[in-house]
Amino acid sequence: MDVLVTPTPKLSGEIQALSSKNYTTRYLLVAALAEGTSTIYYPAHSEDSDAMRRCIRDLGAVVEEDEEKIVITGFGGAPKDVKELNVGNAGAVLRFLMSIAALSPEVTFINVYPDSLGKRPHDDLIDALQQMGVEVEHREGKLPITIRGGQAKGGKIKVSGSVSSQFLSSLLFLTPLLAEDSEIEVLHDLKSKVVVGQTLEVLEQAGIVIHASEDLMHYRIPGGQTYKAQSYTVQGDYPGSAAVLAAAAVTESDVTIHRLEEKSKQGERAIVDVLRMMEVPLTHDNGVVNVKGNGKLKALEFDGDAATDAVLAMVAAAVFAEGTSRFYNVENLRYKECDRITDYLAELRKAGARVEERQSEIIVHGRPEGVEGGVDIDAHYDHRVIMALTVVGLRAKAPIRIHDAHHVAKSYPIYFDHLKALGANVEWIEA
Ligand SMILES: O=C(O)C1=C[C@@H](OP(=O)(O)O)[C@@H](O)[C@H](O)C1
Ligand SMILES: C=C(OP(=O)(O)O)C(=O)O
Repeated sequence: MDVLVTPTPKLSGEIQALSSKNYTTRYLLVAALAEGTSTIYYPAHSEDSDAMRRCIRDLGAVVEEDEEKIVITGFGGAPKDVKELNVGNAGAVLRFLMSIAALSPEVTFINVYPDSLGKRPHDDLIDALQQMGVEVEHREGKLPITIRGGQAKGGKIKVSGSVSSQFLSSLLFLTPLLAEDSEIEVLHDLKSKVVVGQTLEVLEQAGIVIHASEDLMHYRIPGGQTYKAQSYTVQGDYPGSAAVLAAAAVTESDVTIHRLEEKSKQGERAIVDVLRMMEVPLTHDNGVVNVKGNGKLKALEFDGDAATDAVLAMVAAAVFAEGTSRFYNVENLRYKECDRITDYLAELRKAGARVEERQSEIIVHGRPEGVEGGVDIDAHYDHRVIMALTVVGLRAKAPIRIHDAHHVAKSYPIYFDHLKALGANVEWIEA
């Protein structure tokens, strides 16, 4: 399905933020690794969270759900013996479960998105698992991947953090279950470091003890631990909400989003500070963000690594800012659902944006007068490209058509419903 985005000068109304994808995948996993029954209130409903739900069920967790919650009886440290797992297009789900698969004799992760997840590298995690005595069969670090575990051992483990934080998070979920104590040393730079804070927070809630150095580069993990069954409540999602806030920032607007905690560990809450620095009128109190956009924005420079999943939305806002913006330290955007630098900028350019790329930077020469639009956009299988290009389309001079916009469901299936509720002119059309 495609979406036609027709220029919309004004947005107004209130929405509830959807539930956090990153917390939902983590809570589902720690509930599955516990031996008793856990309850997760307000879980996210999206393709990625569905992928985790499906896989933990395949691995032996009992999952029951109603409108408001999911109740999970876990399999503890002993997953059911399965041959294959299908993680859809979800990078975090694949990487977290690659370690958990080391508790099973043999599991193959199949390749159902060859042009998206199928192109992403997992070598650094494969290397760490091999250090632990796990046999891994792979195609140059990519899917399909077969893990032969059963004899995974703790001890000293080194993992590179220069491509993704998900490899480290993955090892942090597995090592407490091993008989031996473990020590993890992160090599090189740790990208998306703030997301590791979410992993540590969830592990602590699940009763797991991890001794982390202040810089998050060294860990001591006692072995022989068990995950406790608990009740969890999922907070609102900043990465998805960042796109809606960017849409409000580039239009004349009065838009309110509820359920966005000021003190959240989600780095993407920086969208609020970034829009403030761009001089967008907004308030953020008691978990409620209100943007009263006047269409005027100022350029800024920003270290995007702290807010990796909100950078595309920030760039979309910068397309209409006065001056030149620079988003630096964002090289790992190249290893996501698509190359979020080269592929994303190619689509922005089609719509009329003036953008330049460096290996680890996005430079945006703002066009406050608006962009031409009137073009067809390729989604590159990427929900965040779809959301960000929609923001640009709302302030273009002619409609844009986003092809395969249904991939927005990876994280935010009701994105277009939410935008419509705020008055945006967005329509699904048959491809
Ligand atoms: O751990 C997680 O849940 C995630 C980590 C981040 O990936 P990287 O560490 O690869 O940047 C982020 O982009 C992704 O959406 C979710
Ligand atoms: C990169 C993302 O997810 P993942 O790495 O889990 O596929 C994302 O949600 O933007």
